[in-house]
Amino acid sequence: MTTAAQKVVLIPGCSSGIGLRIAVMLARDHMERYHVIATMRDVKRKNKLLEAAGDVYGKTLSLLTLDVCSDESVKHCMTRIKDQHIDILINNAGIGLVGPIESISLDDMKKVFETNFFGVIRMIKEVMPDMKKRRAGHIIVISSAMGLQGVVFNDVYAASKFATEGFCESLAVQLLKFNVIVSMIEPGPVHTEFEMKMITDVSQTEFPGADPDTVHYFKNVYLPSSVDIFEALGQTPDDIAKCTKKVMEAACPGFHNLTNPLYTPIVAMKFADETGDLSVHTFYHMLFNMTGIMRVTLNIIKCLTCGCLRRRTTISPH
Ligand SMILES: NC(=O)C1=CN([C@@H]2O[C@H](COP(=O)(O)OP(=O)(O)OC[C@H]3O[C@@H](n4cnc5c(N)ncnc54)[C@H](OP(=O)(O)O)[C@@H]3O)[C@@H](O)[C@H]2O)C=CC1
Ligand SMILES: CC1=C(/C=C/C(C)=C/C=C/C(C)=C/C=O)C(C)(C)CCC1
Repeated sequence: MTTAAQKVVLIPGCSSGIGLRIAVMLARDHMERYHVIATMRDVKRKNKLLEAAGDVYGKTLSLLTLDVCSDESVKHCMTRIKDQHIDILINNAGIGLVGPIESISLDDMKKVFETNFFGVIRMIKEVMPDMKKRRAGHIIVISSAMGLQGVVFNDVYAASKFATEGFCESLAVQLLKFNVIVSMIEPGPVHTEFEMKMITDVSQTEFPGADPDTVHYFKNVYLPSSVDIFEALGQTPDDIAKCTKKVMEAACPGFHNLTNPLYTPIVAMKFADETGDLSVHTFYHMLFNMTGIMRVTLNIIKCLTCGCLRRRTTISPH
């Protein structure tokens, strides 16, 4: 049951990770301000969500099937929602793709765009007309820091997030006229199944078509650095859920919302030098010339955030 005062929030991709944690955090809001329609493409995967939601399932949380890659699935889901009324859409469903492009088929690349880019557009097209009519609504996209700054060997994933950023940046202007707000959430690395899927996928392929040097740089240089970066800077899905809730509840929600202050300098380089050379060359040096130093630096950052360095350097009284 939804009360008139409650905001209806629709979230695709709630079987795991960030979507699951956002759904649970909003549905468990102390003031019961939200009715969350958590969706997933395969409801057989609902157990983790329902376990985390506990007694709010059936009250402030409902579950529906939705595949962002299917017109039919999205339309069918909307018919199950009262008056097709959505106050807040949180576009979360997404998939990753890493590796040398020589080894990735165009079909696999298109699948990433189908989900991360056209999936977002399909959802927006579905809810936007009603929001415009009502002169109210908030469209949130779980984008990525990679939607602002590309990362080596993540070419296609970054491109899909850049495309989404460009689409939303353009649309945000028109929608503002209708009092509909658009906000991008831009996390760096987050510990979810996304990370595990990436590691499993790359361990199962032989990288056909890529030359030995490229395979070496990917497997022995990029992958270990990426694991280090996840370990040192990785946020939890709850961190992203908190940030998203804060954006939803802000009086004037911003358009860009980077979630990780430790990752922000990596994106900021791009704005510090409009030629783009600073980021390209810095990343090149970080990856190919400074792997050792980067590991030390990341460990220091990790120790600073966990507090052990601070504890080690505290002078205890006598
Ligand atoms: N983890 C990270 O480091 C970061 C992730 N992000 C973004 O966050 C979002 C969530 O990812 P995250 O929680 O990390 O990863 P997960 O893999 O844990 O979650 C992704 C969710 O998207 C769902 N999904 C995939 N394809 C579709 C589809 N066609 N229709 C509906 N749902 C679908 C998955 O469902 P199923 O179980 O059926 O596969 C799953 O529920 C993504 O958009 C991702 O790009 C952004 C920055 C960093
Ligand atoms: C290796 C490497 C990097 C890797 C960054 C990674 C691995 C970021 C992952 C972000 C994710 C997973 C976003 C999801 O949307 C840097 C820091 C650019 C510096 C150059 C070397």
